[in-house]
Amino acid sequence: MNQSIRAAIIGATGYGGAELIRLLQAHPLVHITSVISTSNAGAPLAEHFPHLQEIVVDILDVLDVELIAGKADVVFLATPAGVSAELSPKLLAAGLKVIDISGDLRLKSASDYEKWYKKPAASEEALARSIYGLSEVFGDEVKGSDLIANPGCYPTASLLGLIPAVEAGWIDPSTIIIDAKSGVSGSGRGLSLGAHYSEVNENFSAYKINKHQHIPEIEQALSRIAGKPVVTTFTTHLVPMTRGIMATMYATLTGEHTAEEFIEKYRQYYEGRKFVRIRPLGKYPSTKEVTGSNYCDIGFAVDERTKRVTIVSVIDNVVKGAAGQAIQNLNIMQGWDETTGLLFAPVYP
Ligand SMILES: NC(=O)C1=CN([C@@H]2O[C@H](COP(=O)(O)OP(=O)(O)OC[C@H]3O[C@@H](n4cnc5c(N)ncnc54)[C@H](OP(=O)(O)O)[C@@H]3O)[C@@H](O)[C@H]2O)C=CC1
Ligand SMILES: CC(=O)N[C@@H](CCC(=O)OP(=O)(O)O)C(=O)O
Repeated sequence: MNQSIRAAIIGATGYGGAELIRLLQAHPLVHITSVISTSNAGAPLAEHFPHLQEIVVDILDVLDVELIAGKADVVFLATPAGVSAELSPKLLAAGLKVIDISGDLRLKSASDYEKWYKKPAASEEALARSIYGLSEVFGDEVKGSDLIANPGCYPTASLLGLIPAVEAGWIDPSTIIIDAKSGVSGSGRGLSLGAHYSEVNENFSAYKINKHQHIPEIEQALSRIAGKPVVTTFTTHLVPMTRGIMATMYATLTGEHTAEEFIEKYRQYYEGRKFVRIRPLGKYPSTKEVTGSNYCDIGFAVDERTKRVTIVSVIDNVVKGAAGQAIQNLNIMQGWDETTGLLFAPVYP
């Protein structure tokens, strides 16, 4: 059924919100009816984002659940941690479908959320109801759901690169190390010392070592696939670029698998899923090769000396890591082709 629907975006003055607007305005089955701001309601969106001038409904709406329910069928939340935990139950009660790109509804354990996010968790009911929307892996659960916890940017790149090998039992999950790097847009539009030009430019730094909020999210999904608890070493780095994530991952092989076999296994696993592209032998993706797109590109190397596989996975953090995957999940929820409105090539150079 290809009936079009109306969408509202909360957090429209942030990077995730702006990217949702950019992508949804070109979606053939979605009509943006409300762009919402808590701090600038009544002002033109173009005051914040001149690049969106004359592209969508321009005046920012107040955040009012009844108002949204009167205008929209689905709501995207591109808001900081803590907002969706409070707001999602109210939006659902008003009959709206909810797609949350924050981390509020991803962890099934409320105590894990409180430990890693240092905020009160969403209700047990909301946590139980939300579906973890890693589209290519849990798409069957997304279908027909009305509450999606869109995966984090780092977990999307990492999990798409690891899950087929873990599911096949080809790597020992207890040996996984994820070395991840992100562009600065991953930290949002708000000003902070760490995102300051002179702090980031010509610099490369590690942050939140062993404390990153995406660690329990990655472990939750890997444990589910492995059928036993999995813990990982996960280190994030800030790179002087605007968009992009690269996760370089290492794990010990359980048997004698070659890089060619990994390539074949992953091609089979992602068969028919257009947004995961597996590179040929000896070729490794770079972030620019997915910039502005919903693709996740993955390459493999096997070291016969160390008996370890290296998996390189790249995404655009704002697209496949946020707005793009959120729209892919909307497509799946609605029973539309998952690529609807998203099948455009990366921007290069
Ligand atoms: N940037 C990225 O690459 C990714 C981000 N995410 C997650 O998506 C969410 C949004 O990220 P991003 O767009 O980068 O962040 P930004 O800081 O760029 O934007 C967040 C927006 O949320 C709005 N907001 C702030 N407080 C509230 C509130 N109490 N109620 C409603 N809205 C509020 C603000 O708009 P206003 O003041 O106008 O209301 C602001 O523009 C975050 O949870 C982030 O962790 C997930 C994956 C990737
Ligand atoms: C570069 C950078 O700072 N990135 C952010 C990604 C934040 C994010 O996406 O947070 P949630 O998924 O938890 O909502 C970080 O590392 O915290």
